[in-house]
Amino acid sequence: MSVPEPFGARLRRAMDERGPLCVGIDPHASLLTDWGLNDDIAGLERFSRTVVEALADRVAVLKPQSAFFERFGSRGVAVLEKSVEEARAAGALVVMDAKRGDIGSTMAAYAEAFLSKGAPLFSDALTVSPYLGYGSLKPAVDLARESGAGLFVLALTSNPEGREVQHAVRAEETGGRNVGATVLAHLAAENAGEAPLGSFGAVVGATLGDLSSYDLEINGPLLAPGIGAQGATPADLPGVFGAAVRQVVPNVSRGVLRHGPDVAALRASAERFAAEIGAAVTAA
Ligand SMILES: O=c1ccn([C@@H]2O[C@H](COP(=O)(O)O)[C@@H](O)[C@H]2O)c(=O)[nH]1
Repeated sequence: MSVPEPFGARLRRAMDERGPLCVGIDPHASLLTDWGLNDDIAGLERFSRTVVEALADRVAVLKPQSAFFERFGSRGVAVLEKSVEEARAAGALVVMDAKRGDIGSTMAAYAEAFLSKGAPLFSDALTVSPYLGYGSLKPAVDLARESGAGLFVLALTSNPEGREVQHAVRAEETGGRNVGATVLAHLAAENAGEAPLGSFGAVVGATLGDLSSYDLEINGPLLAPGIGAQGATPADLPGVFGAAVRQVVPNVSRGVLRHGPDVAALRASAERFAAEIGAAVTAA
């Protein structure tokens, strides 16, 4: 059996060829309305198909937000499956934003659902939560390695509420390293020795300001949500990520999606963000 090419290598190539932008597929009810669609399964399907048609052949990564599909039950999940399949077929890498996390034995089942080759929702990478302990993610790490997939682990999230958990310092931790920094250290260990890029990334918000007190050099990708609707801009990236900016996969969801349903307008918006990101990274 041939060994699948690891996610990190596939992502590096996609970023080099297409630029690092990741666009979200987030079918908010309000966006469906703005697009002149009903907040129902037909609206969901049309929305998702339009985003895939507009962008899957040109951006490196599409990131469906599972919650917006799950709210329609099994029919919504069927739309999600189709979107993932079509986006991958058109050449985009798909990061499933489902933020799964549980005890190890249950985590194994989540991993099978999203990271097992041939699973209906198989995705190139999955967002996961380490807040049941980083070690609880081991089944997902193992399966991702086996199937050439990746993970993005929540380290320092873009929302202000994240601080109370992610900035906490364990009593037994020497040197005052906080929880977010500990997650980053686990990921650096996971990616050690991998080239050109490890497959185990961190989620680090673009909204967080100067992160120079963190070691962001994890030899893996840094998925950076928060640009657009949450207030961060592409120009903020070098100040937030410093030397690690070339490993950043900046995510924009509503900032692009609000330009739909016109395919050309969606593409133009993504191109503007991509150009601004490219300029910011080049100047860094
Ligand atoms: O820290 C995090 C982790 C994930 N997200 C997700 O990213 C998108 C952001 O959407 P915008 O419309 O660009 O604000 C969304 O799916 C979040 O669930 C995040 O924002 N922050």
